[in-house]
Amino acid sequence: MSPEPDPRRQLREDLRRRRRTLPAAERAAAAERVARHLLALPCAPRTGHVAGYWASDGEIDLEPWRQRLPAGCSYCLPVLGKGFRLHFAPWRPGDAVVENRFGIPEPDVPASALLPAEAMTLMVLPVVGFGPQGQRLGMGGGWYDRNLAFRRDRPAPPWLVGAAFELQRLDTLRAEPWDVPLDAACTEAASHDFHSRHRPPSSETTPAE
Ligand SMILES: Nc1nc2c(c(=O)[nH]1)N(C=O)[C@@H](CNc1ccc(C(=O)N[C@@H](CCC(=O)O)C(=O)O)cc1)CN2
Ligand SMILES: Nc1ncnc2c1ncn2[C@@H]1O[C@H](COP(=O)(O)OP(=O)(O)OP(=O)(O)O)[C@@H](O)[C@H]1O
Repeated sequence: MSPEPDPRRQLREDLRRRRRTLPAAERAAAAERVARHLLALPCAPRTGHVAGYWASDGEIDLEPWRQRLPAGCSYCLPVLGKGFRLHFAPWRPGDAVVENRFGIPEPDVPASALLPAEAMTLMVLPVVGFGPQGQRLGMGGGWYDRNLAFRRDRPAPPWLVGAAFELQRLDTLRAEPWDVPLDAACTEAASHDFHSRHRPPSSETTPAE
């Protein structure tokens, strides 16, 4: 097969490698700080379905966030469907999981338990990289973009929040026509709010305490 004719391919590989090679202690500390930033978001819900992901490939671990979610929130994980459909299903530790085609565990539930992206109040998305206007570089499958296309002409919910290491923040990133921008991104260093673009760059972020 010929290589992907996409300059984003090299960028994806670089960012994924850098993410994977962070020392364990640094990754754990970052996950804690990202959790704190996620819980402090103005859009953080007290009730309803919230979607996370099962961290793989060096992604930010969302366990510290899941463990501290308000009792009224139901934590959901993505479940791959046919034809690039991305569903979501509630999951708690101990619930059955099955590995998907990418080796990522997902809830092992009947079709009747699957929820659409529209049912989520807030969704935390895995990102490979993110840009200053909320542009998101993902794994390249277009799973999230396809299933969140409705958010291009409809306001939140679901609120779309990226979880990433600060090293994944890019100064520029070309938006593709199908990209669905993030509302915010939380890193170990800051909460980046992409709805405050009118302000000068220095005040676009809430620095860590
Ligand atoms: N943790 C997590 N869950 C997720 C995603 C994600 O990025 N991270 N997804 C985000 O979309 C969806 C699944 N999509 C994915 C797309 C590609 C790969 C991946 O590892 N691709 C390999 C190639 C694998 C192959 O050829 O079969 C790679 O790029 O190296 C993983 C998940 C839903 N669940
Ligand atoms: N709304 C859509 N309808 C049809 N195809 C789409 C849509 N969104 C994305 N795609 C396709 O998905 C492919 C991958 O897109 P892209 O490289 O932006 O993925 P990504 O954002 O990195 O991945 P993901 O959304 O899974 O994290 C593109 O080739 C694009 O054609």
